[in-house]
This record gives sequence, structure tokens and C-alpha cells, in this order.
Amino acid sequence: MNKVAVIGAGSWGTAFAIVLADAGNEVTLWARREELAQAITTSHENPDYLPGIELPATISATSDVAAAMAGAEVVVFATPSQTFRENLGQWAEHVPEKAVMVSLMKGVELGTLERMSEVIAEVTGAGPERIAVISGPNLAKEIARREPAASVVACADESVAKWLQDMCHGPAFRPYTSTDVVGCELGGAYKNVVALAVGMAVGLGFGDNTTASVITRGLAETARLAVALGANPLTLMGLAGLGDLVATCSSPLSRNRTFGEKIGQGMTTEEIYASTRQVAEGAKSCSSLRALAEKHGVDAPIATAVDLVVAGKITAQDMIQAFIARDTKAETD
Ligand SMILES: NC(=O)c1ccc[n+]([C@@H]2O[C@H](COP(=O)([O-])OP(=O)(O)OC[C@H]3O[C@@H](n4cnc5c(N)ncnc54)[C@H](O)[C@@H]3O)[C@@H](O)[C@H]2O)c1
Ligand SMILES: O=P(O)(O)OC[C@H](O)CO
Repeated sequence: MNKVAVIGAGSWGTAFAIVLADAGNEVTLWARREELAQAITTSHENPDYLPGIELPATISATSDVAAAMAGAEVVVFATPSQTFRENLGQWAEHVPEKAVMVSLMKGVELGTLERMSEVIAEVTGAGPERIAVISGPNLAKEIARREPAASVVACADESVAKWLQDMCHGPAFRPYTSTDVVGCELGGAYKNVVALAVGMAVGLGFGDNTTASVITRGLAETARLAVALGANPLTLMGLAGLGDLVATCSSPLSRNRTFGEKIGQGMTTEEIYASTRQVAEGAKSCSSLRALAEKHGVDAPIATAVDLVVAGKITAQDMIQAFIARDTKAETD
């Protein structure tokens, strides 16, 4: 039995805590609010993020980050990407010296254009053998209901990826290993932006031809940038790329697709933010991924257009028309 701290008791932190507990680990979940931590520990339910789902008794919760991390061999982070650097700055002193840190987050930081594994490395000074990411088609509600799913555990040190794989392999969760941290992280962040575009198309009333076209060109765009940053193109054809893209773009459970759908139906970004407390990472990462692509000379029409729509500079209808009107070219260019 390994001791694991999961930092962030939102949808995914809680669902992944279930995966870890089902796989036989002792899990402590950190919640920002004391009343939520108490509810989780005493009633074995997260009423705010996963109501109606019974949590294993081996999950306890606390709002004290030092207590959550004390003695942990693995510290898993599941909070929003854009505030993570600031959060980690306060948490870093409590991370046990040898603990492996795992990012579940799917965003790229605005301004620095860094992936979350890069933020962890910068803030904590940890080497690549202590930093991993887990990413794949893993909608939190389905995972929490123990519906079968697969995912990718990526770490530059393959033996650490294998150790984490064993730790989270459970009755309904099948992890694969990878050493391609860049590819997994970019697949996870980019699919949120593509899901926004797909949601917009759905909100405008378009059907499966439109969504399949956006998904496929979204995968091409993701792979172009990921490969420019050193990723293995096959990673983007796998669970952390195509798999997550399909799940997120197809599912009404996706916050990113839903966010896009609401824009397509005519709501403004501000109205959508006011209507939900859950994070839709793509609404910020469209900007950082667009900038990252520009920095590396990579053509990124979907990230660019989604960024313009989210910023209110063009409409969702303008975006779709612009996709169709772009200069024609060979599919594989
Ligand atoms: N929900 C999913 O299905 C899913 C699956 C895979 C990956 N992810 C990724 O995991 C990350 C977390 O997503 P989530 O679904 O758990 O989000 P969520 O909105 O359900 O929960 C976010 C959690 O972070 C906390 N939080 C919010 N702002 C904070 C701040 N400023 N400082 C500290 N804590 C803060 C909230 O209290 C909450 O516990 C995101 O990067 C997301 O893309 C989500
Ligand atoms: O609800 P979303 O859009 O944040 O997507 C959730 C997961 O990332 C799906 O794998």
C-alpha cells in the first residue's frame, strides 16, 4: 500500500482518488474548504463535485496541505492550471523530499507558455525522474462511476512510470506507460481547445460532418505543435491524443465542449464564467497554445480562431466560415 496525497478535491482530483483507493493505496485528499474536507471524511461523498458517488473508506480529506502531504510517496496535483504556479509556491515546502509529483492538469500557463510539468520543475527544483503526468480519455464522472477506461502515465524515467502504473492500475482503470511527457501534456491541453471549437459548431446547430472535420484537423494541429516541441507523433495517435480528443469532443459531460456550445448558442464568455464554478481549461489555454504555436512557427488556425471567439473579437459563425475559406492545401501539409 502506497501513501498518496491528492491535492485538489474537485471533479478529477476526487475521481482519481477513487482510482488510487480502488487500486489499494492510502489516499489523503486536500480540499480548499474545511467543510468540504469534513464532508468527504465523514460522509464518504464529495457533495459539491461528485454528488451521489460513495467514496472508498480509505480516502480521507483535510484542508491542511502539510498534513495531506506528510509521509506521501506520491503527490498528485488536480487544480486549475492558471493558478497552479502560485499555489505550488505555497505548497512546495511541504512536498516530501523524495516524493514523485504527478500532474493531472490539462492546461498551458499564460505568459510563460509552460506546461504544468515545467512549472513543477521550476518551482520545486525536482528532476525529471520525480515529475510525471497522467492524461487520457478520463471524464471524471465516468471514472468515478467505475466505467472502464484507459490512460497514459508519462515520466522521463520509465521505471518511475511503471511504478506509478502499478499504483493506479485498478478494476476499471488501465494505465499505459510512456516517456513522452511533452506529447501527453500537449495532447491533454490542445484537446480542450478543439472541444471548444466542436462545442461552438454544435451550438450553431451543425452536425457530425462538421464536428468530425474539426476533430480531425484539430488532431493534425495538435500533432504539428507537439512534434515541433519534441513529442513522438505516435503519442498524439494514442490515448492522450486521439483518445482524449474523441472523449472530450463527443461528450456532453465535457466542460470545454459545453463552454463552446454555450458560445455557439450566443452566450458571452463572461456570462458563461458567471454560470459555472468548474474549470474549462481551454478557455485560457487557447491563448497560450496560440502563442506557443506562433513562437515555434507552427500554423494553428483552430487555437487562433478559438482564442478570438473567446475574447469576443469574432463570432463562432465567423470562425467556421474562416475555416472553410482558408487557403486550400494538401491534407498532410
Ligand atoms: N474533470 C475531468 O473530467 C478531468 C479529467 C482529466 C483532467 N482534468 C484536469 O484536471 C484539472 C482539475 O480539473 P477538475 O475537473 O478537477 O476541476 P474542478 O473545477 O472540478 O475542480 C478544481 C479544484 O481546484 C480547486 N481550485 C480552484 N481554484 C483554485 C485556486 N485558485 N487555488 C487552489 N485550488 C483551486 C477547487 O476548489 C477544486 O477543488 C484541470 O486541469 C482539468 O483539465 C479534469
Ligand atoms: O470536462 P473537460 O472538458 O475538462 O474534460 C475532461 C477530461 O479532460 C476528459 O479526459
